[in-house]
Amino acid sequence: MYKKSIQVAAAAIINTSGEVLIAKRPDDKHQGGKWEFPGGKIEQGETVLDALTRELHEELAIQVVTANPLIQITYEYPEKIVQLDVWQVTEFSGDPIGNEGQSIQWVAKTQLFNFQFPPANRPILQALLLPDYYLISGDFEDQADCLRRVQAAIASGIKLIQLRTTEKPIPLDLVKALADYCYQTNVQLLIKQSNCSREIYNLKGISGVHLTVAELMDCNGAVITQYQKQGCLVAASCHNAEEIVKANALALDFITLSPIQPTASHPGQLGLGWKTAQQLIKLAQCPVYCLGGLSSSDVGQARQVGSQGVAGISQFWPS
Ligand SMILES: Nc1nc2c([nH]c(=O)n2[C@H]2C[C@H](O)[C@@H](COP(=O)(O)OP(=O)(O)OP(=O)(O)O)O2)c(=O)[nH]1
Ligand SMILES: [Mg+2]
Repeated sequence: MYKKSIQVAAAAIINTSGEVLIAKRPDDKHQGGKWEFPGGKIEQGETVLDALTRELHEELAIQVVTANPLIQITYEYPEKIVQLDVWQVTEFSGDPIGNEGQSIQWVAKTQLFNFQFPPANRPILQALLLPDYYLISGDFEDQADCLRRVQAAIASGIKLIQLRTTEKPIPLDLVKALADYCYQTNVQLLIKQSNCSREIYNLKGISGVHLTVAELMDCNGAVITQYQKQGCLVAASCHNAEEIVKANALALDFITLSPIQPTASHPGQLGLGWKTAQQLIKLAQCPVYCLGGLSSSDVGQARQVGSQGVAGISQFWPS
């Protein structure tokens, strides 16, 4: 059956306290009564930014000053397909009002999950909550050395970490020490070993699991739902369209895409390059971190191509 597809520009408007503005959709509209990020349909001849500027003026009586792409989501509702192009508006003039009679509210990012949004919006909330950098742990001598390096990374501003060890089973004492520290410092720690004991994922300070590509391709939805019900983030490593399609089907919370550039750890392997990366990121229905041969200075470029930011080991793992 043919389904209508509409293109929508929407804004996560952020104030100087870091709160996000949400608005309630009128009861009689599609997804009525749910909260949304203000915006609306892109009209013929408009750029996304034109549409965003017009919609925010119509709906909230504000003028956009600075806006940057956040995430693009395509979602299939029973009645239509919606392509949401979501931008982050960090500067605007005027005081927002519900210009069409709608309720509006400023909400702390961490409180967004307490509001009911249309189902298409889940990845948008993740994109708002996830940081620009994703640190993947590198080599270390022993537990104390690993903890010291993680502490140094956190001191330098890292907020999201993947613990990747080759030791099997993963040393529980090490995990506990890191989890404790991450909990105290409000840092999200993911474990790359889904076959480790389930009790690990109940520890305070463990935020989720990062699946290898083999685990991703092998995995079924029930496993993912179980993790997510436990409050865990589920991430995975992807390298091509097929893997991204699988990550979409499983509704993962975020993925890495690699290698963007050739790396010393995979000699002879070509990088995807930014252009191919951009196409693959568009396919993904969750935030994507670019990985492979990148440094923190690439975060601007990474966001330009629609990704969440940059992931890395060698550039980020303290010596
Ligand atoms: N603005 C907005 N729309 C969303 C969000 N999430 C989501 O699924 N949608 C869907 C609901 C609608 O099907 C579509 C937006 O279309 P709309 O009809 O509200 O657009 P509009 O503001 O131009 O409304 P109108 O002038 O046609 O009345 O996108 C969101 O966070 N913000
Ligand atoms: Mg609207």
